[in-house]
Amino acid sequence: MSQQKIPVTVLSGYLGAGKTTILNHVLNNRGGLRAAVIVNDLSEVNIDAGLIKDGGGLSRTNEQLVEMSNGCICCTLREDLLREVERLAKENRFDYILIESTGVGEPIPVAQTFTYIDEEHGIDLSRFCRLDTMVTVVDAYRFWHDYSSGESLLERNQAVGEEDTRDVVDLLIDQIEFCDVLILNKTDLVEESALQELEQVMRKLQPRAKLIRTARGMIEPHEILNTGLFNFEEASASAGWMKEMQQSHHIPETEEYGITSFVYERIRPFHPGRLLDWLSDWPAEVVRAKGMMWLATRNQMAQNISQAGPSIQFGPAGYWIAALPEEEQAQLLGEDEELQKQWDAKVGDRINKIVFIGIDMDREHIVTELDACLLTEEEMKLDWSLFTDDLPNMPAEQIEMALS
Ligand SMILES: Nc1nc2c(ncn2[C@@H]2O[C@H](COP(=O)(O)OP(=O)(O)OP(=O)(O)O)[C@@H](O)[C@H]2O)c(=O)[nH]1
Repeated sequence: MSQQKIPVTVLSGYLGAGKTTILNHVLNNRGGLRAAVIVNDLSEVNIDAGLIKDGGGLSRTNEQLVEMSNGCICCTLREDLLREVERLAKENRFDYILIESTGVGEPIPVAQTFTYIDEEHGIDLSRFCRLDTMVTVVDAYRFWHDYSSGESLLERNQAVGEEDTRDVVDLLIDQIEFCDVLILNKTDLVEESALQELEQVMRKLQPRAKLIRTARGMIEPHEILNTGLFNFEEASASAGWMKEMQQSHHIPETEEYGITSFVYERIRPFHPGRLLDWLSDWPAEVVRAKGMMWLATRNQMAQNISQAGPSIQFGPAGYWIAALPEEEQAQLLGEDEELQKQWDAKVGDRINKIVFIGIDMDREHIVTELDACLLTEEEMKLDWSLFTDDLPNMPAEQIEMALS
């Protein structure tokens, strides 16, 4: 007899956003469906599990709460997650599995656990269950505070380990940019106009997800259970900046709150010194920027830029195709129509292409300033390798910016 695949919902969201509150509300209103719940806590004592036991009413014997503590299911406890989900699914007595991730967990590795066959342990979760909904909970009250804090998880004593150098804002943006349902919780603490603005910003950052407002986690369970919304490819390409990059998908502006986006595009390299000065004095009204840069001093390597709030990461992304041996170039070009269209006769795929999303951005000013960072006609004729280059040279290294 073939077994029905169990739908799995994963709740992500920064510490204190309201994941446990939402989970409890859903469990208390689940209308008799049988749930298996997995809660993950970084600390040794799984506080959330206690709260769910007390508040969620998971007392009946045909339901189950699995506690996973002392690690994170997106990294150190990934194998444990695989085994637990496999075990629960094989019991064949649950209508769905609900997972509460830690507040510092990344959603993509958790989603991958369900979509890829784990060769090492020989576990293929897609045989028993299907990832149904990736939910990200955002604390509407604390969002701007956390987004602009400039603090790292280490500084807040929330890091997974000493080597965890992530900024709070980078985690927030990763969680927002990869989800099917985005819950703006704690709306009781925020005024209507501020909420509307925040909603518009979320729409820009994550145009695909269903946006839901909640106060005290009160959500209709069907909004996050068995929705059928998850799709790995779509979720991976759902970030607002990606949609904006593909010009045909320009997201309509929401003039009311001054939330806009645009793409800066130039086929001329940046001067490393002037670019570093500009990056270090980043325009505060830009909420999110992402793209590729062409740096005169690194003519062979595309540079990646990713900014969220006060965090700017910059560094080599990989070789320009135009820098590869001709045979390889020809092969890649032959396979890719998009690439052929963009290909420049002189410089190939080298380009500066950056998406900016912001509130009350002065587009003209930003463009003028960036244009001034490009090589001048005179500089174009010089030996580019002689320019001083103090920009970070490791993948995704941080740039110190002046915080106004
Ligand atoms: N005012 C208000 N408080 C809320 C709301 N939702 C949750 N809270 C409170 O916020 C605090 C954190 O909520 P939790 O549900 O524990 O948040 P969490 O995301 O599970 O937190 P971690 O497990 O630490 O990541 C608790 O004190 C909740 O009672 C809300 O909508 N409004």
